[in-house]
Amino acid sequence: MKLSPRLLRKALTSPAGASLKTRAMLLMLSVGLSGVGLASLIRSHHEASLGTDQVLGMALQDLLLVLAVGLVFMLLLENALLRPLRRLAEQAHAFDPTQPPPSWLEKQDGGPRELQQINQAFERVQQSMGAQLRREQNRAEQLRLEVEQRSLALEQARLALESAQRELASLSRHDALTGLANRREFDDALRREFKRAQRQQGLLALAVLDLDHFRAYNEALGREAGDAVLRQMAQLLADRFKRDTDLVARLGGEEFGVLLPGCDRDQAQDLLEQLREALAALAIPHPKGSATSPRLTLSVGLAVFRPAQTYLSPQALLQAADEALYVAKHAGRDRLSLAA
Ligand SMILES: Nc1nc2c(ncn2[C@@H]2O[C@H](COP(=O)(O)OP(=O)(O)OP(=O)(O)O)[C@@H](O)[C@H]2O)c(=O)[nH]1
Repeated sequence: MKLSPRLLRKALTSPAGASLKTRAMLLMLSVGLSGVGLASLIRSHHEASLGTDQVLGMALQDLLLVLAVGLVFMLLLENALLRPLRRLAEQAHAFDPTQPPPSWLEKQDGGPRELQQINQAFERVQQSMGAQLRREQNRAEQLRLEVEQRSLALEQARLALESAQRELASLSRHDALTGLANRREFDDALRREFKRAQRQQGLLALAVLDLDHFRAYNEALGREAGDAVLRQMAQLLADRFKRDTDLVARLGGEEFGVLLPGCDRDQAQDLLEQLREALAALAIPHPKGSATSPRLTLSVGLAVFRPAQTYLSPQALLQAADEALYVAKHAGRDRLSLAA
């Protein structure tokens, strides 16, 4: 019976994964075998007269008895402890604090005190973890809403910024009073179109328009009336020069510029004369206008870049139109003058 100490050691130090049942069986087996061995030894010492066969027979009886007792013990152990423990282990494995306590936990009232204690511990853990989890869930929901609100505010700020940038870009290229392109936009377009006309040996008409005696108009009727006239003039221009490539700008004060790519001298002259007529048709009274024309009038200087008459630079073309305007003013105003 040298096996029993080894079995006993194995039962006590069996691998961590071994079940309680295995451990109990190994323990019982080793204790039983040790008992049987010890009983046989004592018997053979005390009853030296007994033969080996008798000792072995008695040992076999002891062994059968130990096995029978062990079996009954195992059955009792299985029912009273191992099965509930197994169930407990399974449920502990599947334990979820967010869910209501499993029904078997509630049914442990009549069970052993230890299981009831485990049951109560489970309930406490479940309650405290459940409460904590709910707090965390609420907090997470609050954070989610906060993030949503901030994202919304951010998006609104982004849209406002974009709109402000658009407005700024527009303001930087448009005249605030009339909504027409401003001097900067006009200069850029002039450079661009001049190069194109040069490259393609094309046409580019440039006109500078100036309201006559506008200072006097302002002085007589006030600056607001002057502003209204400037807006009227801008509208007339915008209505008349509508092609995609046309550009109408307010160059400053009561001076406007018109850029007509692809337009020859006669076409440009016709269009500008029509414009002067349209202004005349509005018959805007000018209390201090010329004696012959008591209405608001317009002088125009026109220069046209064309293969037969090229200019060296955009500035040269603009200067030619300016000079033509000067000539128109000095010739008595209310007229169009062509650059030489
Ligand atoms: N109402 C108004 N007046 C402006 C604005 N900008 C410039 N002016 C006025 O336009 C007038 C331009 O006067 P001048 O340059 O002497 O020209 P003018 O009186 O029209 O004389 P001619 O061009 O020679 O016919 C000035 O009195 C400026 O104050 C504006 O935005 N609104």
